Amino acid sequence: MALKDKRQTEKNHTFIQSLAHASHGVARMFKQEKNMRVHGGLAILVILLAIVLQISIFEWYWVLACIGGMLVTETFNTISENLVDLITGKTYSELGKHIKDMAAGGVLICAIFSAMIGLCIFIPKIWNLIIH
Ligand SMILES: Nc1ncnc2c1ncn2[C@@H]1O[C@H](COP(=O)(O)OP(=O)(O)OP(=O)(O)O)[C@@H](O)[C@H]1O
Repeated sequence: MALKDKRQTEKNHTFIQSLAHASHGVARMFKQEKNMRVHGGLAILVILLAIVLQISIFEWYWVLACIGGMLVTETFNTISENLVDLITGKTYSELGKHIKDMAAGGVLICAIFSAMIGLCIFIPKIWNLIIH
């Protein structure tokens, strides 16, 4: 069965088993990573704001793409951190530092572009609400 054998090292046998392990990975990330919980919380706030401001279907595409981009880049950041810790055993490594810093940089780049897209979508609508 999916997660019963916690010491499984062979390939998953069924799609359900793959899905169960993937879901476990997502749950683990939210439990382990504070930043992932922050991104999740911000995603919920943005979705609520989008509903309240009744953004267009085209704008929803961009908002959902940004949310997905943020969660995926944070996922790869977490994977990089875990891999570096696994390999270095938490001893200092110049290459380990570069890998962790670059992975975090990827999240930062995605966050900057997501924020710019968010501002382009939401600021005009909020401005309209203020002046009308
Ligand atoms: N083994 C290591 N060797 C060298 N530098 C390291 C090592 N582990 C961590 N660092 C440095 O410490 C920083 C913080 O590492 P840590 O694994 O705690 O990430 P974090 O605080 O979870 O990062 P983020 O805020 O991106 O989630 C890294 O960005 C890196 O500069």
